[in-house]
Amino acid sequence: MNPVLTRFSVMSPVRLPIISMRFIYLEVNMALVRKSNAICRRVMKTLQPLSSAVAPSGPESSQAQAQCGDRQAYGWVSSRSLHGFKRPNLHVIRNQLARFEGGSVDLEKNSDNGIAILTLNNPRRMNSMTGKMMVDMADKVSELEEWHEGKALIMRGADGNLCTGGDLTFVRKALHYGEEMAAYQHDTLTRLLNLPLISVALVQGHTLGGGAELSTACDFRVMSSSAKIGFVQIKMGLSTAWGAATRLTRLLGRRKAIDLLCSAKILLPDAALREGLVDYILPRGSEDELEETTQWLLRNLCAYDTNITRVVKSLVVSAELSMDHYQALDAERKLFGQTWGGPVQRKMLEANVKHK
Ligand SMILES: C[C@@H](C(=O)O)C(=O)SCCNC(=O)CCNC(=O)[C@H](O)C(C)(C)COP(=O)(O)OP(=O)(O)OC[C@H]1O[C@@H](n2cnc3c(N)ncnc32)[C@H](O)[C@@H]1OP(=O)(O)O
Repeated sequence: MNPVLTRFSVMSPVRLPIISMRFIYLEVNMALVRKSNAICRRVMKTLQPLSSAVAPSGPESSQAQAQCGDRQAYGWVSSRSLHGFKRPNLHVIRNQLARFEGGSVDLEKNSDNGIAILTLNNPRRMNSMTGKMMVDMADKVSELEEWHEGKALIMRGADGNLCTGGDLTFVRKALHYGEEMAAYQHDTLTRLLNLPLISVALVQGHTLGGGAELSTACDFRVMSSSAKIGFVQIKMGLSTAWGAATRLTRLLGRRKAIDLLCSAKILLPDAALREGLVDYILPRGSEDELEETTQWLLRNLCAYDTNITRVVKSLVVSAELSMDHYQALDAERKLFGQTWGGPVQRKMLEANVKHK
């Protein structure tokens, strides 16, 4: 049983209306972080047989290490020595990734409208991600986890492209470090997806490979009428590095996920909308697509009370993570019980709102 829910269930009904909404969503978020860590651990466990297949132990292991002289040249901790991998040490991986300089990931939080903008900034290389950018992104997600006034997040790339995946200069130097990079990105992107903020990826220009993967770590995708999106990894001899197979299957179901991942097709906006991969196409000729996306968010998803919006988002995450219909309904009922009769509902009842 979720400790948050146990705690709520023993409270006297008389005290419930005076519990602050902030307390509720903080508690829910903490429980979700614990849960997402548990999920990451499960993912790592699944990876293990694959790791041991490529990581010989015993006499072969020293031979394998010797073949990897270039690892030492880059000062890497040997990938294979991390292959115990039950609990990847994200701190060690972080230090290794940070050595691959280039670009940045920047965050602006607007407390007036409650919307934060996360910008991938490596425009000379179409915002493809270096190791340093991965570390930056993890830090910005941590900052957002502490931003209690926020309602929503837009992820975008600088200068008209969202992202074209891994920065190939970085990729070429990090070929021995795939599982570690994936573990790091899985942690960051799971935390991003589970933020109590409604998240939107602004799909512009080329959104390819890992860039398309990043877009699936948001709740919604808004697409520029001139953009292209495609999971081209299979063409590069890769499966998805940053968790998109898992997220895409949840998002679109098995058939469409297999189709997009195995065909490597690059979709134009109409096709992406038809497939259900994107949610809205920006009007052709928009002068400021970021502003259009902000307005779309404010109009459609951010019109109501910040705390309740955050609680609702957390509930949806909890429902998805628990994957147990009854447990999800239990959480929904108990948290609903806290909003019912609370200050916001009372205010709205007094205002006698008509939903015309
Ligand atoms: C992590 C992994 C995964 O998810 O599993 C992946 O992401 S695998 C997927 C990795 N991504 C890719 O393979 C994308 C490779 N790039 C491309 O296909 C192409 O660049 C397009 C994105 C279609 C754009 O072609 P277009 O002809 O319009 O422009 P361009 O090729 O001149 O690109 C402009 C500049 O951006 C650079 N550039 C673009 N994408 C890059 C990338 N991922 N890494 C490093 N540099 C990149 C180009 O080299 C070029 O730099 P210069 O002007 O200096 O030459």
